[in-house]
Amino acid sequence: MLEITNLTKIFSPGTVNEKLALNKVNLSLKKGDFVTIIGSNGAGKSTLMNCIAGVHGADGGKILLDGQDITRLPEHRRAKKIGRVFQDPLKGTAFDMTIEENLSIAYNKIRSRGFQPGISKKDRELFREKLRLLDMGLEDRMKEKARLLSGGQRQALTLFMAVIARPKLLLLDEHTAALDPSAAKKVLELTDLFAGEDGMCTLMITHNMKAALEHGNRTILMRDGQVVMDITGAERDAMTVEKLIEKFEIDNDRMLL
Ligand SMILES: Nc1ncnc2c1ncn2[C@@H]1O[C@H](COP(=O)(O)OP(=O)(O)OP(=O)(O)O)[C@@H](O)[C@H]1O
Repeated sequence: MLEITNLTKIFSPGTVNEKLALNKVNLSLKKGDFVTIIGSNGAGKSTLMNCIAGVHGADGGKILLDGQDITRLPEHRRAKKIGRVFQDPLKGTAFDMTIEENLSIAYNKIRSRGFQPGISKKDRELFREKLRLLDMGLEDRMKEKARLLSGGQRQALTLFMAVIARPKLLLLDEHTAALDPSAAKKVLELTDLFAGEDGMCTLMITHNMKAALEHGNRTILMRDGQVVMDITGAERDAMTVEKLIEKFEIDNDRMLL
């Protein structure tokens, strides 16, 4: 589903600030894979996501998504196939639009007709039915502005908006890091619920190593722009945070959160 080969990204090439952020990264995801990504600050995790999403152009290598070479596609042309949720709950939803308007914009991404003014009764019913899954009472608040929602509710809505258009790939960049523990737990539960739907692949960056081992089916560790660990199955089941710290000499306090 996602095939990354020798992906390389160099920031500020030829200057004193030159930084090799991705050093020939190889990563292959099967349909339905849910991969958690850990690594210390500056390891290249966000750069990897930004290169996949098209925020940054690659300086080398290739990215294939769902059989299509997207390496040189502009960001907006990848958006149909890629859903994203960032750390900041304020980033994913339009502040002054209602919950249903936000959902409508996200949903219209998959329609060839593009943005439709107004929301049909059928769509509204679908949104209500789906919002019920979030178990936050949002199905009864669809005409309220998104700005009235708590951080956790907004992030749940953002996650929902990212998957409603049925992307092939979902990119989560520390999407629970800014939430209080109970909201983070809820959003992670929803992530588990949505990940793998219709064979969608999920990549989730987290600094919480415990969460990295508990969610998804595979964990990778990045260091200096490379994937230095890639575990799944029994090997991952047997892995603990303590073993990870010992084996990879992880000394970054932020990763122990
Ligand atoms: N737009 C940019 N311009 C220049 N350098 C950048 C840019 N974005 C990232 N870098 C550098 O590339 C390296 C990788 O950064 P990246 O943000 O991918 O790390 P990360 O693993 O996501 O770290 P963190 O956990 O701190 O978010 C870092 O040295 C960073 O300073």
